[in-house]
Amino acid sequence: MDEQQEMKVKNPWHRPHIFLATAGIAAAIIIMVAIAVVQNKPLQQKYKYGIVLDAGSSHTSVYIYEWPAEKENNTGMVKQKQACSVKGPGISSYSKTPEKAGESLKECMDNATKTIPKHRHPETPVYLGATAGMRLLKMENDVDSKKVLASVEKSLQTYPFSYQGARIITGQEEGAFGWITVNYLSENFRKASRTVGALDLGGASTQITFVPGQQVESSDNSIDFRLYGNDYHLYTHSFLCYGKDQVLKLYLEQQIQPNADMTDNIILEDPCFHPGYNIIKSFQSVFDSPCVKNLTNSQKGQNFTHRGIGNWNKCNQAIKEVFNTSHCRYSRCSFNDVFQPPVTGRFGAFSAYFFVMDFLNVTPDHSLDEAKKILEAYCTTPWGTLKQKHRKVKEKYLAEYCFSGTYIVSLLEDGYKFTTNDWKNTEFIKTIKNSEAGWTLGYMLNLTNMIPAEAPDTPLLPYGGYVSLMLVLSFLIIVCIILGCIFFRRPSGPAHKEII
Ligand SMILES: O=P(O)(O)OP(=O)(O)OP(=O)(O)OC[C@H]1O[C@@H](n2cnc3c(O)ncnc32)[C@H](O)[C@@H]1O
Ligand SMILES: [Ca+2]
Repeated sequence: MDEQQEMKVKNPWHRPHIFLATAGIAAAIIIMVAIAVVQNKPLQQKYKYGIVLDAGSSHTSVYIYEWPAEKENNTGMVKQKQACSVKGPGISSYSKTPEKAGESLKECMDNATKTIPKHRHPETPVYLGATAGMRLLKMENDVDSKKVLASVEKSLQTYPFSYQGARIITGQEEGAFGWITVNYLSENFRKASRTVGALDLGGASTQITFVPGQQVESSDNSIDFRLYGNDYHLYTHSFLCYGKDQVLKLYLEQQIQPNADMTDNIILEDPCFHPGYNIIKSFQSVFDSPCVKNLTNSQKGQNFTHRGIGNWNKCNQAIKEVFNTSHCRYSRCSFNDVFQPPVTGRFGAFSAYFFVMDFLNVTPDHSLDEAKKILEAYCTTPWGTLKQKHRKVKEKYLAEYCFSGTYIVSLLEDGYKFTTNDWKNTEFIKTIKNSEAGWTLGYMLNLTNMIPAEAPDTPLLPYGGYVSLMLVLSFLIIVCIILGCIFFRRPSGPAHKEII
């Protein structure tokens, strides 16, 4: 036998049946993998939508959420698609012209109509939740608050969505749903990891919510959830009048009281406002709220001069007085006779916590003492210098950052009893994975039952892992076949000779 013939015998690929068998097996495996890929491939994503209106005391925002239609119950799937800020003040400011409350929503709702695909409109739920501004209006004038709610309801019902109601949510709901939002977006439920507490500072109220290390002594502050197979016992409290706008009124009232009955020009020398700040304000404009005592008749038409002196230490001392710590009927309290267990774990602080600390450039790297130093420097800066430096910032915000920043530090330290270590565990946040931190997402997830009480069965392998495993196995099988053919078709010396 010549050399070429011998090569043919030794090389298994020159045996057609081996070649065909191998090619057949390889083709079968490729087809299997292809079928697996096609069968398991997520269908082209179809989205569903939900709309929540956050009717806050200072403004209204319209949030559009979206999630893949096939995966409603997979936690972590709902994302914010769009946020629209309604022009003008919060709906409670329309108490004397309620029809304008509904009208104010038009621009953002028209936007939502354009953003959400038409065929999804009828199944898209719309919820409106009003917070502390409307709570205060209800306390002041129940009829007016009903008129405002009727007005926004009428406006929302004109849209092609599935209207689900407009209501004033409770402080507990506001706190608990803020906590759900933050932990849902951080995927803490799905991963069963430690949860983070939620701190929300609005214009009229402020909320604190966390999983406490001890029993909650007052039923008002306790709320339970079963989410994704785990039980959560939360502590939550909402302090009405302790949002940053209303607490400023409380503070100014305390500052002004010694002079309150004077009929001549009253000058308020304020350590929380900048040197050079000198503005005439009416009593009516500052004290028009159920959070402060009724104005006397003589005060109603009167003005006072609000004069800044920029003294951070005095400001800090004066702010502490808005927290009443003289009485506590429980084993421990935050302030105003409200039970609070010791804070524990990490916290996400959003809304005005973020706006204020972001402006002041206070980052998570700053210690509590460093944050106080930053505030001290800001508070003592002359008003004229600040206005020059921050021409684009709204003057009202600019003037109030010293007060608001000092209040935030005091609320955490003197109010909630945060230690320097708890401060280190606190992050000022606006968004998590591009969705805003706030109560709205948690509210919608709860009302649409989108976080199941029990964890759904999960596939042993995720899709990507399954495909990779199939490919590796196919490759190994092919290699084994080829090696097998080569090995079994190459007999050793003498036997080989015999065959020839
Ligand atoms: O929760 P409630 O109490 O109903 O109030 P809200 O929902 O209207 O309150 P926000 O969180 O929207 O805002 C909190 C406060 O921060 C103010 N604010 C908004 N943007 C700000 C910014 O950029 N700098 C400083 N303050 C800001 C706003 O006027 C409020 O007084
Ligand atoms: Ca709010």
